[in-house]
Order: sequence, then C-alpha cells, then structure tokens
Amino acid sequence: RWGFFQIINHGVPVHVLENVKESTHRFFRLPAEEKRKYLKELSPSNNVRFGTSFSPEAERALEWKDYLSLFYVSEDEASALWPSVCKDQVLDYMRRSEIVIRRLLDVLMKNLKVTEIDEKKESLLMGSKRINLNYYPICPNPELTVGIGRHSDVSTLTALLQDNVGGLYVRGDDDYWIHVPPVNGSLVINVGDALQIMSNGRYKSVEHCVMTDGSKNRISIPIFINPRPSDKISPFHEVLASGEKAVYKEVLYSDYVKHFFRKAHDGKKTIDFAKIRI
Ligand SMILES: COc1cc(/C=C/C(=O)SCCNC(=O)CCNC(=O)[C@H](O)C(C)(C)COP(=O)(O)OP(=O)(O)OC[C@H]2O[C@@H](n3cnc4c(N)ncnc43)[C@H](O)[C@@H]2OP(=O)(O)O)ccc1O
Ligand SMILES: O=C(O)CCC(=O)C(=O)O
Ligand SMILES: [Fe+2]
Repeated sequence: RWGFFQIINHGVPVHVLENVKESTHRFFRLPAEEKRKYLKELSPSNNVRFGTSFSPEAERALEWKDYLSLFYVSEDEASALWPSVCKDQVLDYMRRSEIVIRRLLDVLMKNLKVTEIDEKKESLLMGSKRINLNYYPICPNPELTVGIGRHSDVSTLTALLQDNVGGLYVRGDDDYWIHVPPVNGSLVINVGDALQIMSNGRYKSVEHCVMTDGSKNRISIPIFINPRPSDKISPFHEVLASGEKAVYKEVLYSDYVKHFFRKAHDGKKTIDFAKIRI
C-alpha cells in the first residue's frame, strides 16, 4: 500500500552484497584528489559522476551526503570508465539483481492485466539502469540537517541495499513516518514515479527520506531501474482499457528526470509535472 517492501529471498548471494558494500567504502576512503577526478566538470564520462547533496545550486541547505552515480551503458564502457576500486563488485551486484527485478515486474504487470512484456514494454519498464553509491558521513549535529530530504525516486523500481546503521524512513498515511530497519541480506524495493505514471496511479511511488547519524558513517546502494531516457511514458493502454480516465499525460522520460534534478527535494511534487490538469 505504501509503495515499498523489503525482501530477503531475492536470490542475490550474501557475498555479492557484502562485496559491493566493501567496495563502496573503498571508493569513499580514496584520497579527496582521487574522488575529485569524477566530479561533473572533470569526469572522463557523463555517465560517471561524483557529487554531494542533491542539487547543490538549487538547495537552500545542503544534504549530508556524498555519492558516486553510475549510469550503465554497457559492460565495456563500465569496465573502461568506472572507478577500478569498485567496478567489478558493482557490476556483479547489478547483474545478479536483474533476475529478481524482472520477476517483481512480471508480478506487478500481471496484476495490471499486462500479460506480455514485449520489447517495447521491456524498454519502458527497465530499459536503463543507474546505480548510486551513497555515503553519509558522521554528522556532528544530526538534528540540524538530513541525509536525503523527502522525495520519491523517478525510477520504475529501485532496489536498495543499506548497511546496518539505519536512518531510512518511508512515509505511511497521515504524515506518519516508518523506519525501515536494516535487515541483514535484505533488499528494500521502492516503487518509483515512472511506475506510478505507467500504472495510472494504481501503484504509488513511495516518499522517503534519510536521517543523519551522530556516531556512524552510513552507506546505501540504490539501483534505479528506469525507462530509457528517449522513451515517452504514459499510462499503459491495458490499464485504461476498461474506460479508466488517464491521470497522467505522455512525457519524455529524460525531460521528467531533468525536471527532478532542477530543484531541491520536495516530497512527491515532481510527479505533478506529468499530471493532466483539468
Ligand atoms: C544525487 O542525489 C540523488 C540522486 C537520485 C537519483 C535518482 C535517479 O537517478 S533515478 C534514475 C534517473 N534516470 C536516469 O538516469 C535516466 C537516464 N539519464 C538521463 O536521461 C540523463 O542523464 C539526464 C539525467 C536527464 C541528464 O541529461 P543531460 O541532458 O545529459 O543533462 P545533464 O547536464 O547531465 O543533467 C541535467 C541536470 O541534472 C543533474 N544531474 C544529471 N544526472 C545527475 C545525477 N546522476 N545525479 C545528480 N545530478 C544529476 C545535472 O547536474 C544537471 O544539473 P546542472 O545544474 O548541472 O545543469 C535520487 C536521490 C538523490 O538524493
Ligand atoms: O540511503 C538510503 O537508504 C536511501 C537513498 C535514496 O533514497 C536515494 O538514493 O534515492
Ligand atoms: Fe530515493
């Protein structure tokens, strides 16, 4: 109901999860001058980006987070350009998690009466992938800031691996926030905005945020499963077949993502971009 769930029997071996977490720490332990090489202005590729906060130019206060964001184009591109301290472990984790994502999407689509995931639907649902390595350093004044502000992901689905520190909250009903406790070996699955749009609101993207911690560094590793940037997304015709009115219009996915990055995190307001105004 709240657009998220936590799964343990996902089939990704525990050593794969441990390896990707360890390699995330390895990346963030690199000297600052090594990490700087992947800043937007210096990075060898637009698909590899090291940064801080969310949209620093648009935010009034920065979020307490650094990240490495890796857009997957191909194994060859990743092998050549992703940081060598983590690329093998990250790629292994992405490959192994693909099976569970596909199974989840099959089930979610059957429930929408989408019986066949043909090539076009496959692109719309899972045509592109991005993985972020998030690092939340110890915060001396946790009550003054957040790790990540309230937002929903712009993905179809997000598979999130977190360490054992805790701090992720999802929004339930009536402004009630639920802590998502770290469970060893589990993955948190978030419904994202793209799935909310394509399901015409039957699946709702989950609003979530991250609190900072005063005594421990925290890492998390979301894999964002998305449409392709060039895909036009809108409610599936199977969902509208019974005469249901479309709540969302057609939007170019890359326009939607650019809109998301243009401003600071602001709860679920991003999705208004795709709403049909009456
Ligand atoms: C950082 O904290 C975050 C991040 C997130 C992220 C969630 C997701 O990424 S979900 C999946 C997103 N979907 C895709 O990645 C689809 C494929 N990508 C694209 O379509 C394009 O790469 C693009 C995202 C639309 C960017 O297109 P392009 O025309 O090349 O324009 P740019 O100049 O590169 O970017 C525009 C603007 O957005 C900022 N930005 C782009 N990518 C990222 C990124 N990965 N992380 C942070 N910011 C990004 C970029 O800086 C530009 O802003 P300027 O001010 O510099 O103009 C969830 C939660 C978080 O806390
Ligand atoms: O750190 C977390 O648990 C959540 C991260 C997140 O929401 C994101 O990167 O979009
Ligand atoms: Fe998120």
